[in-house]
Amino acid sequence: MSAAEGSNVFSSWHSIGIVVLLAVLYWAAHIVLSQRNSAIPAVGPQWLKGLTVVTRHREQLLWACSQYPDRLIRIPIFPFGGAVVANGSKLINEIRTGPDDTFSPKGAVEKFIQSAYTTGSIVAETALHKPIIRNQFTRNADSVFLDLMDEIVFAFDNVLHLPESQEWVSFPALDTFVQVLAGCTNRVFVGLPLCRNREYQQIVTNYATQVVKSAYIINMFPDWCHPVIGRLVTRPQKYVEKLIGILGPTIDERWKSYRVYGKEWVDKPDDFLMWVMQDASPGYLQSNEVLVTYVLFINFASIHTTSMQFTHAMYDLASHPECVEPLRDEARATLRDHGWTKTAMEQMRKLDSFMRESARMGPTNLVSLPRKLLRDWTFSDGTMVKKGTYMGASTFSVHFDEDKYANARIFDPWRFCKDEKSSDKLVASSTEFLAFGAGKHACPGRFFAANEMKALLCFVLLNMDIKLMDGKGRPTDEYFGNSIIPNRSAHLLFRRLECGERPRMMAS
Ligand code: HEM
Repeated sequence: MSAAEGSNVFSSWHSIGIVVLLAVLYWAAHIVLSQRNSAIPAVGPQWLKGLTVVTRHREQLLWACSQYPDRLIRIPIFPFGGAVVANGSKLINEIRTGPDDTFSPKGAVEKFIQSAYTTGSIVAETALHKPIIRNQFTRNADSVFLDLMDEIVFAFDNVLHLPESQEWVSFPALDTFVQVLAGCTNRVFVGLPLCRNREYQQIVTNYATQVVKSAYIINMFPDWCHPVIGRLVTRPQKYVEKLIGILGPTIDERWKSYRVYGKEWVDKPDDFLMWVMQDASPGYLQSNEVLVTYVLFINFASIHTTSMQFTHAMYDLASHPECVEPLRDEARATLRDHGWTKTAMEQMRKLDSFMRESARMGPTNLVSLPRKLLRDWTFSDGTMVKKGTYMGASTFSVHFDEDKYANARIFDPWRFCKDEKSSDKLVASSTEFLAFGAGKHACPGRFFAANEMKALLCFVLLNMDIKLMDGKGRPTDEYFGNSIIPNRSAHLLFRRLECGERPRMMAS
């Protein structure tokens, strides 16, 4: 290395060092200031100890909640800074039922993903996707499920290629399931053949990862830096343009047919893209730019959440091999009566209980019900929280509450199928189960996601054996700010079953 190159490297490391130092100082000041003069107990009297909550995660959050039962607690959880977390059903319920003009989910999401710079604000402002997920996904649930099932078979065959010889093959679990889910989920978002286009799949999955990573970098800096940092670290337009290149011809074709046949269009596609095209008002909202932005956004909301939750379940299944045969027996019996249908997925109580228990022990977020307070608010215990504060509910302290769940720290796969309570179903959200949030903003995609994950798990159970790598226990979860990520580098072993049971109505 020449002297000039050496000094360049040195000066760029020097600049990075200064930027990191400034970011750390900013965080320290921010946390200290947000803790001062507050009646809300703060975890960790000094900012440094407080910051360790970000890295020591679950146990510290649980410790904090055990120290302050039924209180609001201030926790410096990234990226919300000194976030106020409600501990106990009563306070969580106040957030759950609080008015939107005060407890704003939109405000929290804007901060979390820095939407102004990462995704753009058009989706947040027009929000066409929410009624579509609530209405069209529900109305078309049976046909959506058949498409999904068809794609699950194709995606697993295509991604895993398990040998006929029944040897064990090892796969990086999370990456593999992201790939499988990118195909299956997009069958419902954009249909065939695009959902199988590898370049398309890569764009939508990379976009989601990029949004999260860029938002983290932006959030490390004070708000006044965001316009500069935001433009430096994000390139949403790059993804939009690439996707227009792939999706544009399909959209143009669809417009042509739609304009010719209108409601009489017999084989009109039934997928998310078509539903947005129909619901968008004429003009800019019907442009290719906005339509592909919606496709990117729906992928962002669904692919990583579902693959993380599904990977948690697969790690649990591999670590509890005693659950395999009871789940297989239930699946065989139910599918014999109902075929590979949505109804069958809803009938399997053991499978539902297993998935809910897995989501209870391994949710995807430390703090659920994320909200930004748009005005000062006094809670029923008299505590006043200031406008601008980010709030939420501590998922683990609810999920590990011994009053609600006996032996809460033990994985009990059949915990939720011991009696017939409908409130114990995987999709039932409440102040006792926060994996999908709760209240009117509880995840609208959870019905779809639950059926998708159950169908995937059934397909695995009836066509493959799985196990952990030899000598390894359940891979440990990773914590990244508010996210609980199933171990990203762990592998699972798969082996083809000699007499696998392929879904009968499959076209491919
Ligand atoms: C296992 C997979 C999933 C998990 C764990 C999950 C989790 C969540 C959580 C915790 C929330 C916040 C709820 C709240 O603020 O109270 C949420 C909101 C949301 N989710 Fe999901 N989600 C999943 C799958 C999906 C899918 C597949 C879609 C789309 C098809 C989707 C679309 C949305 C949307 C649009 C919102 C915002 C709702 C609102 O603000 O009213 N999610 N999700």
